[in-house]
Amino acid sequence: MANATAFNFVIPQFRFTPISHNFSNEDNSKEISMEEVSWHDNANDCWVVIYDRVYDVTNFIDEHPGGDEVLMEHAGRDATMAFRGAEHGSKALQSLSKYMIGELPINERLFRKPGGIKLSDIPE
Ligand code: HEM
Repeated sequence: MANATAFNFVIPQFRFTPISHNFSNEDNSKEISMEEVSWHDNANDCWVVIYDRVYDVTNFIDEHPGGDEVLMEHAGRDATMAFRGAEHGSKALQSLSKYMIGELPINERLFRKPGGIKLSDIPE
């Protein structure tokens, strides 16, 4: 019975290349899964995901002009729709970058895919 190695040797063009391993993060930031994000769900340790990027907003909760409650509602979760719904201005987008600690892995992203589908109004 031929195993995968023997098969590759006989027909090299059928060699299996895992597609997801060809991609790296756009800016070499740390890859953080939703599972990991979900552990940071309280006022002393609060991470949220916005447009596939992970933010540690622990030190921002008390400063947020929109209040601490709306942030805590999304602690450890995806806050993209709430963030978008609140119609934040450029100041909010600028402050986001201060808190970014990583990005979701490619297979967990909803908005940004390398060289692929992207909503036109996603902030860069
Ligand atoms: C890490 C994520 C967030 C950051 C950095 C952030 C930042 C800001 C900033 C700077 C403002 C002032 C207005 C502006 O410049 O746009 C603001 C206002 C506001 N934010 Fe956020 N925000 C975040 C997440 C959220 C979330 C998840 C919600 C949920 C609904 C929210 C709701 C609001 C609301 C309602 C206001 C308006 C407050 C007012 O004008 O009285 N924000 N936010």
